[in-house]
Amino acid sequence: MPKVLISDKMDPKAAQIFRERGVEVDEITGKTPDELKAIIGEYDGLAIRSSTKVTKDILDHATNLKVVGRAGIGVDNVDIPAASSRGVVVMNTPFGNSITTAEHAIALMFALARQLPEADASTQAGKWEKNRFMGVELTAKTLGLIGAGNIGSIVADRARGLKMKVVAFDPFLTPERAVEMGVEKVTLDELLARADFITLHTPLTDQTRNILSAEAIAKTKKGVRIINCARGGLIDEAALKAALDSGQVGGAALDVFVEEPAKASPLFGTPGFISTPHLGASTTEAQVNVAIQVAEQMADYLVSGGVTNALNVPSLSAEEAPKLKPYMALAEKLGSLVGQLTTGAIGRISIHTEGAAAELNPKPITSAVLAGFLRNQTDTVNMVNAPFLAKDRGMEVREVRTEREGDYHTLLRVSVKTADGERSVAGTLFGDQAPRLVELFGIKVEADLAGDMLYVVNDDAPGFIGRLGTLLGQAGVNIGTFHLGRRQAGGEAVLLLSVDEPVSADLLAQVKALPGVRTAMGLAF
Ligand SMILES: NC(=O)c1ccc[n+]([C@@H]2O[C@H](COP(=O)([O-])OP(=O)(O)OC[C@H]3O[C@@H](n4cnc5c(N)ncnc54)[C@H](O)[C@@H]3O)[C@@H](O)[C@H]2O)c1
Ligand SMILES: O=C(O)CC[C@@H](O)C(=O)O
Repeated sequence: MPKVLISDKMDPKAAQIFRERGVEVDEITGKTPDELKAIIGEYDGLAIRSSTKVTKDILDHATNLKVVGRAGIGVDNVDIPAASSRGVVVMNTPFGNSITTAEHAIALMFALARQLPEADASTQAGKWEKNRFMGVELTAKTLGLIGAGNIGSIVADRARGLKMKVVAFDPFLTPERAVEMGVEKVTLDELLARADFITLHTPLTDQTRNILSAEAIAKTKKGVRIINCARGGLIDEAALKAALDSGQVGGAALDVFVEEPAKASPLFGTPGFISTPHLGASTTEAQVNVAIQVAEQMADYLVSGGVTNALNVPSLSAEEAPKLKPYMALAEKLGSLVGQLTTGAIGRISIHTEGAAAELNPKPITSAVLAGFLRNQTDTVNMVNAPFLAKDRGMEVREVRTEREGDYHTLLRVSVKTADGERSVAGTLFGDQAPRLVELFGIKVEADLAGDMLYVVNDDAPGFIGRLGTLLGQAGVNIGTFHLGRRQAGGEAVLLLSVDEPVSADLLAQVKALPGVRTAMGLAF
């Protein structure tokens, strides 16, 4: 039974779903990195929010880990390249807390417009400073949206409901989508010049870090109010402090900080500054949503191989998974066969699906071929890291689909381009389930690729099979299955034998010494 650790505070629905889906679950929160390292080796899955930092060091100790699930959107607390290279799937829940976070941005916009936190503190201090707290209306004001994705578009919708004009800067926003959202797509400079309120909804990337820098803030309307419910680091905090002090910025509300937890900041206590401790996603509804989603996604993956919302591997629905499973087994075997039979650098690998296979999602099939192929070179490869490893090794990966059926109702062909030219193997599924090799380097040969095998290429001549059988028998090697193919009578022939134990180097040398043998090698599947 797969075992999952929930290492951050999460709605109890997550643990309940894991148990219902046949996944054992421990909830252990608040561990230090060293404490987590000591226990992580026991788990197949790790469910987190933002507190647990899934570093390379943690992943190096996570010897059984198959999946990290983030109950939320941002995955900046997960070292995704390190997870990919260890073959760990990283998934998030991209929509579960979007409405809640958008509402938090709107709440902070109202709080800034009417100075609610200061007014509250002053009133409760018995001051009744009615004249101190003059606010501004939102109606007819311009809201500048930086980032118009899931959360940004909900904020835009709510702001339009408040009768605000919304201008958006997002290089990836299409004109059609801008029209659909009812926003005006503008450049960053135009937004800075026109907005009365600015709200940020982008991820933190090299392009967005300090997108509100001192220089950008200097281009804003005097008295602009700024909200950040996305990620710390999008605003230069020192520049913001200076702009609040000078009055260039009339108010700022931050839910997120460069350093979190933000226990001290020059911004704290600055008039017009409001802060919340990364509460954007903190509503009962959002936490239930993300807990349910993350548990369902992780359980799907651990129990049936379904992949949803993964950031480092193609999606595969739980319905698709059983259909693809036999193809992935076939793909891995064909990849492994080609990997074992080819030597030297591979410039290109092509994965060709034909007939029924061409109707399937090709990505998981490709990953399985690459995993099988590369297993010969490294034993840390799996479906997740195989495409990355192939890229690292400079392999070009091609996918070709032919919907029309050929000799077989469904066929998968793997071809590699080596210094000696293009070589390919092909396989099918018998009864839509059982993987079967049907062609090896242009020779028709039917074989089940399983266990230890002996591969022999020889001159097709009478008596050869008898001599080989005698040799194996004398060496005490039992033959399980025997598959034979030839290019033409008297030409090159191929033998694939399944044997009950690996063929020793000594026996292999004797096979190679038999008259007519061109090559021989032991294979393992
Ligand atoms: N405060 C919280 O608790 C909380 C909760 C949820 C999400 N978030 C954060 O909110 C942010 C937005 O989340 P989302 O779900 O809307 O993400 P999203 O991916 O749907 O949208 C992000 C948008 O940013 C745009 N973008 C990317 N680079 C840009 C650039 N250089 N300039 C302008 N726009 C750019 C993208 O095109 C996209 O439209 C993320 O950083 C997420 O981690 C915070
Ligand atoms: O889990 C949280 O409380 C914050 C989540 C938020 O930052 C996110 O990116 O989804």
